[in-house]
Amino acid sequence: MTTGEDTPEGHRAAAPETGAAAPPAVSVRGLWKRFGEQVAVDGVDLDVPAGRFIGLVGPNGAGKTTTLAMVTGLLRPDAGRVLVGGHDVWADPAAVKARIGVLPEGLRLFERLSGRELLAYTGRLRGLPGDEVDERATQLLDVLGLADARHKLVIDYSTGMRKKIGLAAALLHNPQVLFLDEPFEGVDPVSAQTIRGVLERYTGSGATVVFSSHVMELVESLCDWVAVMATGRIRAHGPLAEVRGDAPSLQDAFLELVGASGREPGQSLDWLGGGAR
Ligand SMILES: Nc1ncnc2c1ncn2[C@@H]1O[C@H](COP(=O)(O)OP(=O)(O)OP(=O)(O)O)[C@@H](O)[C@H]1O
Repeated sequence: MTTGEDTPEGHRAAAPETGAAAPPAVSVRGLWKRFGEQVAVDGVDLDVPAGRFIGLVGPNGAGKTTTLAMVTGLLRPDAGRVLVGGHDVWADPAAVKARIGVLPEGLRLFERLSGRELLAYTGRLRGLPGDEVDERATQLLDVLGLADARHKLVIDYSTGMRKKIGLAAALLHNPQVLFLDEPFEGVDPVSAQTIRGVLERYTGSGATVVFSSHVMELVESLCDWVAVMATGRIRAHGPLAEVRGDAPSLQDAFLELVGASGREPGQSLDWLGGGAR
């Protein structure tokens, strides 16, 4: 329930999904964003339960990135509010930023630092003592398979290595909630398994991971709670099994929810048959 002292008046609590009386990790109300004529996020209300692996899924252009950017304080909403751990993202940004880690889409890193230097810099920005930063950075580089590349400049990192060093930077201060936009994009299966292990350990400690993805199999195997977004709105949310319902897979349930079930190209690509030439 969300009637703690930080909770604004009228901020209704969601029914706890776990049956436990824990406040949501993230609470979103009436979130709205428009770019010119395009309404990207059209009134999102969502309570994200704490200690879960949350998947935010939706087709291209659904509004996932815009929502995550507003929830993490990177983009100012036109309307609505977001609370993280009971703190308002826009009224109390320092309190929120101390509690979250973010791996945004199109992550920009300090390219001319080595991986090790990047973590040292991030740790000091986060106010961690130097020896603590050193210890955590060494462990993260090791676990994420970047130890041998620690002195290489980030500009020379591959896509997957960039994701991993970005993840290490986001985890360094041990946040309560971690937001990841497409964390597995460009990551090889071995690295994906490593990242997965790190994230499972992290949620096992009671922390919350919110990540966006198009890859339903991944969401299905990793997440225990999902929110499905389409055309700027949340179409369904809740424990994975509930959202999947009677559908054979999350992919089927997703196609049904976003109204794309059974969509075929029909006659429109009848010229496309290079193999039959
Ligand atoms: N800076 C911007 N300027 C104009 N339109 C934008 C901007 N950012 C997003 N949009 C539009 O808002 C809508 C939602 O985009 P968003 O990137 O949030 O979707 P998404 O669900 O993350 O998509 P994808 O899965 O393809 O990354 C799209 O129609 C997009 O074109």
